[in-house]
Amino acid sequence: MLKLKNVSFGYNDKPVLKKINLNIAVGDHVSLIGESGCGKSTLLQLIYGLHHTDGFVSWNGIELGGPNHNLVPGEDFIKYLAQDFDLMPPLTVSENVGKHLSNAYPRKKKKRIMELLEVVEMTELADAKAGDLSGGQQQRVALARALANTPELLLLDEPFSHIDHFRKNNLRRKLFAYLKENKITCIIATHDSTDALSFADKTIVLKNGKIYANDAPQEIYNNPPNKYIASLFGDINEVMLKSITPNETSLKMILLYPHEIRLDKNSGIKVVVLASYFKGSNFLIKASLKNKIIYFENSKALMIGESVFITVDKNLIKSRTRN
Ligand SMILES: Nc1ncnc2c1ncn2[C@@H]1O[C@H](COP(=O)(O)OP(=O)(O)OP(=O)(O)O)[C@@H](O)[C@H]1O
Repeated sequence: MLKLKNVSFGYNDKPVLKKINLNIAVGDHVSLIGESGCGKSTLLQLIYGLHHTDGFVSWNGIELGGPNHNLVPGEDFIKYLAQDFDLMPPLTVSENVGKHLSNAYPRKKKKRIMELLEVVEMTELADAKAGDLSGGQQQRVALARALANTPELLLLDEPFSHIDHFRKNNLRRKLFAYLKENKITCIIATHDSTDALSFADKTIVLKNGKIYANDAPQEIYNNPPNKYIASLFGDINEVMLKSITPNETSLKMILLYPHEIRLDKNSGIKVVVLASYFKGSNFLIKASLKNKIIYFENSKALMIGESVFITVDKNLIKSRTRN
């Protein structure tokens, strides 16, 4: 288990992480999300051992000392993949991936390199020079290199940021399946809601250097405790309950994702269309609800200025307004 107790850290007295307490079970995949600058990268770096803290960090009972205790930061059983890939440009893809692998058994080493290149779909470029690769290809090589010695704990900082959508989806499925098979615990700092929701056992939300939420992704997405958290997953509406519920008088606010609002000509809740944005599978409609902007999804574009009626499922309203 990864344990953090009272972990605080700041750059030049500017506090970034504030009394973080955290347990992560072996084999779990955790997505770390939060607005830019909230401390995600700093937290990964601190776990890896690049920053000193007066708090306590341990992995499976072994205390991780940090730079005041280790001359060379990091432990063999942890790998940290930073946002810059740190490859050796004159070396080939294979040489980069195998850089930290033992040379004692060359055939075994070659087999391992090819296995890793298969995971990141880079087999065809095994002999290309790293310096000649695109950003996305370099990122995939760096991922393979991070996996080479089968770390127990893998810390990934925005690992797919340079990779195109088509490849990213395939790569994510392959990578996270590989990590599960090999019981590799993984923390991934990300801005991508697919990483945060689809491939994580737990999602941790950071805000101003503190843990703001820590739960199963479905729980956090379906019952977002506040607008900050909900907005990390995409567009979100915060509307007054009475403005979307007939006969309701409460001034309570409710958070609604655009796909949770639909047209219903009998609802009595009128909105005026301001814009329609094509999103591929449907349209995002921007509309005015009692002079407040509201976003909802619809299968077709709607005309600007058109009046339409919207509704929200009663059970959803009940569950969102439980507290
Ligand atoms: N080396 C540094 N020296 C001084 N301040 C730093 C340093 N690195 C980061 N910071 C500051 O610490 C805060 C947290 O930065 P960090 O990179 O951890 O955030 P983040 O959540 O990973 O951001 P992003 O999502 O943009 O990558 C920011 O205010 C940043 O400006």
